[in-house]
Amino acid sequence: MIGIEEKQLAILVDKAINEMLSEDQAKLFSYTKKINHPNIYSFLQLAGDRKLTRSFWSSNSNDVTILGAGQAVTIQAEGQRFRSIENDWNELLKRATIHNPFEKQGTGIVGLGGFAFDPKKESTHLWRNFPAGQLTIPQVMVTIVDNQCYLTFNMYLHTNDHGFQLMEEYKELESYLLGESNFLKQDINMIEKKEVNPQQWMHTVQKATEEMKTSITNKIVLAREIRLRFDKRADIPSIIRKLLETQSNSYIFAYEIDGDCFVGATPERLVKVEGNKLFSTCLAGTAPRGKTTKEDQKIAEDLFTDPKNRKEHDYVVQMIRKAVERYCTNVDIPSEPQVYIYKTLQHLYTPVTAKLMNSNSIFSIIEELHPTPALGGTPREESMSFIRNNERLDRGWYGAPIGWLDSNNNGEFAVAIRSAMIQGTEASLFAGCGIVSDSDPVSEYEETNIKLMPMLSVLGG
Ligand SMILES: C=C(O[C@H]1C=CC=C(C(=O)O)[C@@H]1O)C(=O)O
Ligand SMILES: [Mg+2]
Repeated sequence: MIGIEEKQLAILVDKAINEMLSEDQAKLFSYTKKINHPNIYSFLQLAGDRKLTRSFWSSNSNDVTILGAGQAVTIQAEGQRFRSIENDWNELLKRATIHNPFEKQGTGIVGLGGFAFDPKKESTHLWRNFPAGQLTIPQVMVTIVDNQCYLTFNMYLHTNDHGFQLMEEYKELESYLLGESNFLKQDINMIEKKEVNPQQWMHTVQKATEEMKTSITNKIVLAREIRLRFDKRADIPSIIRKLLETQSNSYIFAYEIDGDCFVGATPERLVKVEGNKLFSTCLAGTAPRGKTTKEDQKIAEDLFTDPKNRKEHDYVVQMIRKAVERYCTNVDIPSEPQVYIYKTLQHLYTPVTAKLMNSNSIFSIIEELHPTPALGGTPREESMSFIRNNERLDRGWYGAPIGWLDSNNNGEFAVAIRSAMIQGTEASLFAGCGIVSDSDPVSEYEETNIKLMPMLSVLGG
């Protein structure tokens, strides 16, 4: 049985259906209300039990958390992935009916998704379910923003739908997802860990340094993979919980397609847009943590003054500045980086703020920024071509933009590093390093090891 509120909503749904012009012009109906905080892990677990596709996002400062269950609509792209998704997104919004009195970022119609690092690179079996770009508008979405909790449901309406019937189905789903589950954090045991060709990877690092001595290429980011096997299926809500508990100052994300889940805890923001305010981050240059505060400080000082790490970092700053200046005014970038301390490592970090010029979408910025020299290299074309031809890895969505946007010009995309593709009882973890002409293959290999730690530690490693 549905209540008064749902009856009124059913009338609004019917009204939206009656406004539709033709049968092949389905449209989105979206409704947002305030709710009490649900147990986010139960929500994800219950969604998984019903085989509803799950998506999860939590920003590095915890200011926005978004949980998605099911797919009201999924937009997919190959080839020109940013443009293609942007066009479909805009088309969808043009025809949508949105009831969202709150106008809080991340509420109402929100697309969550990501992109492939390099669609020109041939895709392998590992990433078979992940297209060059995908955005999901969940059926049911919970947003926690400014300590308030909102629930949005999205329906994709067709001319032969009936408001009351849809509302009854929806009501059942809502009660189910917000109901009690016996969520218990599950641990898994790793029974196999295999590094994919580490010797060969170091050899490729060496080759990249030689390439830089004889070409215009200054920096090339090279990544590698490790494969894990567990004693049972990895439980996604438990992994998310462990990442939230252990990886502060990181974006925690999970995105599921056909049972495969790409999950991670990345420190790196690509771009955040809040109305006309734009934020980006230059993050490159890495050192380990010390065992004591004093040791931490010494390592941080060395990182700050180390020419090799500063060079790695400066290429990123130069490129992001150029990209942001094309689309923004009031670009503010400090002249020197800071050292930012994370749980297992330290990075050189430079924040970027700017004012977005009118009519520039988050997609244009993403397209301009991706890949920054923190993941590709410099110059872009030359380094990408080196990676495509020499890196023995299908990066898939690793190293690429992942995040969300809403219908009110808000959105945030992080760079999907410190991440893993989880497939049942198996996982692939990825980590890369910015290689410059004076890089040492063994030190870079060790750097990838500390970058793998956050994901390894929550996966029983
Ligand atoms: C490519 C990765 O990190 C990038 C981001 C920060 C620091 C980096 C570095 O110092 O090499 C990398 O450019 C990764 O973690 O897989
Ligand atoms: Mg580095």
